[in-house]
Amino acid sequence: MDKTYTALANRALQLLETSGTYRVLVFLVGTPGSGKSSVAHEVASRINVMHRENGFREPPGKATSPRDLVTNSLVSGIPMFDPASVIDPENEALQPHKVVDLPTQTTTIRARGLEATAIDVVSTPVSDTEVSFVQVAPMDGFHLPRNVLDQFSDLASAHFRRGSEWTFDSTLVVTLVDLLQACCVDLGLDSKPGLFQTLLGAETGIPLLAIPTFDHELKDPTPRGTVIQPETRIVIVEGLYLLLKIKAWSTIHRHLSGKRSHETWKIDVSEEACRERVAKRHLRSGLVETYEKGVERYDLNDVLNGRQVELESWEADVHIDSVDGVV
Ligand SMILES: Nc1ncnc2c1ncn2[C@@H]1O[C@H](COP(=O)(O)OP(=O)(O)OP(=O)(O)O)[C@@H](O)[C@H]1O
Repeated sequence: MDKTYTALANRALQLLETSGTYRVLVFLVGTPGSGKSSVAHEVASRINVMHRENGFREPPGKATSPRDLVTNSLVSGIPMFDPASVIDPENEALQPHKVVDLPTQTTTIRARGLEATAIDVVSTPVSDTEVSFVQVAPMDGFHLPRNVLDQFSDLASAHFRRGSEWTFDSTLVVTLVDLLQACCVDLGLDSKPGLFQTLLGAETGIPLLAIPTFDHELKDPTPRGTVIQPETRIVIVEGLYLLLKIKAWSTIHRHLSGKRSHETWKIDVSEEACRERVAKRHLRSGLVETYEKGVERYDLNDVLNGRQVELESWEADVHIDSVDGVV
C-alpha cells in the first residue's frame, strides 16, 4: 500500500501541475468501510510532508480580486433565510439558504441540518497560521443530526438506516462542491504558481470555508470541524455518495463535468473485508454492544448503502485496490 499512497500523492500533484488552476479537487468514493477517510488522510499527509520539505510561500501581493467580492459572487445565487419559511426535515430537495453576518464578513449557508451541518464562507483575511497544502473535506460531516432524524415521520427507520443517502443534508453537499469548484480559480498562465507554492490568500481572493465533520463516537456532526484555508491547493473530498446518479446527488457530477480542475477516485474492496471493518467500528463507537450485532447492522444497513454506491454511481477516473490489513 505504501507504493499506492505514493502513486496517489504524485497523481494529485500532477493534476495540480496540469490543471492551470490555483486549486484542484480530488473526489474519493467507495463503499462503507472501504477506507476513504484513511486513504484521504494518508495521501494528504504525504503531500503535506513534501510541502513542508520543499514548499515556499509567496509574500502577500496585490489582490487580484478583493475577497469580499469573490465571496459575494460565490453566494449570490443562494436565497436569504426567510424566518417565515418552514424547514421540512424530510424534503430532500430543500434549497439551502444563507444568513450574512456583516461584522465578521461571514455568510452561513444552511439546509435541513441547520447549524449542525452549516457551511461558513468567511471573507476576512486569515492570520499567518500554519498552512495545509492539502486538506480533506469529509462528506460525513453532512449526516443529518439525530434531533433532525427525530422529526421524520418514520423516525425508527431514519435512525436505523442512518448513513443511507436520504439521511444526509444532500443539497448542502452539492453547495459545498459548487463552492469548492468556484474556488478553483484560473490564475492565467503568466501567474501560474509553482507546484509547491502557496500564496498568502490575499492574491487569490478565495474565501475561507468552515465545514462540519463527523466522528462516529460522537454520533452527530461537529459544526465547523474543518476549515479549508484560502491557501490550500488540493482538497480531497471523501464520501459515499459524491458520484451518485440519483436525486440532488446527481447534480454534483453534472456541475463538475467539463471542468479540468478535478479527478474522481474510487476504492474497490470486497464486502467481506468491509463487513469486518465496519462491524468493529460499530462496536468501538458504541453503536452496538457486540461484534455480532455490528455484523448484523452492517448486513441490514451499511451493505445496502454500499451496493447502491456500486450500482448507481458514475464511473470514477481512477480505481484503487484496498489491501486488507494495510491501512
Ligand atoms: N486496508 C484496511 N485494512 C483494514 N482495516 C482498514 C483498512 N482501511 C481502513 N480500515 C479500517 O476500517 C474502518 C473504516 O475505515 P475508514 O473510516 O477509512 O473507511 P470509510 O470508507 O471512510 O468508511 P465510512 O464511509 O463507513 O465512514 C476504520 O476502522 C479503519 O481503521
